[in-house]
Amino acid sequence: MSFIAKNVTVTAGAKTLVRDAALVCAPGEVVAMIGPNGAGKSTLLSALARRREAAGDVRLDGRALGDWPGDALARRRGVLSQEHHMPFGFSVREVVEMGLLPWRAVAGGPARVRTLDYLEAVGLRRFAHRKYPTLSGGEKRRVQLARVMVQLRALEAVDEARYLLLDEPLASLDIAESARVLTLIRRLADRGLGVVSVFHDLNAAASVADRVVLMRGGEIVAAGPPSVCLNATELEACFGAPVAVSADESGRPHIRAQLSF
Ligand SMILES: Nc1ncnc2c1ncn2[C@@H]1O[C@H](COP(=O)(O)OP(=O)(O)OP(=O)(O)O)[C@@H](O)[C@H]1O
Repeated sequence: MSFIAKNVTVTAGAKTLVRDAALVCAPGEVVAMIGPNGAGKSTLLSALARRREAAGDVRLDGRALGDWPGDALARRRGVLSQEHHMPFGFSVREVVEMGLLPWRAVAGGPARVRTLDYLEAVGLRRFAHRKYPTLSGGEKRRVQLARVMVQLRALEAVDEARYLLLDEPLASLDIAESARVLTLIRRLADRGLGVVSVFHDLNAAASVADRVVLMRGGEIVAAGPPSVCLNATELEACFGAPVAVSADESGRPHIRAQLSF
């Protein structure tokens, strides 16, 4: 049981955006994708999500993504993209309940999902009746995370392995909400979900990831546990800028950019 990608290559015209990428995420694991702007992180994530045409082999629990029926795949794999256009004035609760759609044909499916618990998990229960377009950027992001979690029934025990693909889940979040979402990501993994997430904040990645994948120029240049991959030599080569790495109180790497005034 795992989410496995091999030989993933994404092109746009004559340009290769991602070359020959490979990645594995097992249930219970957080895999963080990091790298400089334009490295290909979002492109690879959207290829893993099957939202972008790509060459290669991507399998969820042994079955090629293309062979999964749509609703069954949606119940096993949720995707938080960077952009979520909601053209109509849905309420927050209605947006979260969109996560129930893949459960329509499942006996007892939607009725058993307590959507307000999911809004509680992202700290937005009090916003259930607000109109989604009136929310701030960070609030919208958390509502979308709640919707994707509902889609996977992420707060409930189910027999099948589920996987979350997140593109910058901390974008637009303040320090407290970032901490809430990071804690939530770790708890979901500890409950057995596999999580693959793009992070810009290297310390956030270091704090929550079991493994990190470093990308540069469309290629995976290093992969492994944070304590191995997040060292100054590797990061300076990847980002092309000086960094200082120390260990925090739990022994995880703590990364700072070196400023030159
Ligand atoms: N359709 C496209 N045509 C041409 N180039 C593209 C296309 N889509 C993406 N790119 C380029 O591919 C590269 C990788 O983009 P991607 O969004 O995957 O990077 P990223 O690592 O997620 O960056 P960021 O950290 O800035 O979000 C970028 O240089 C981008 O400009």
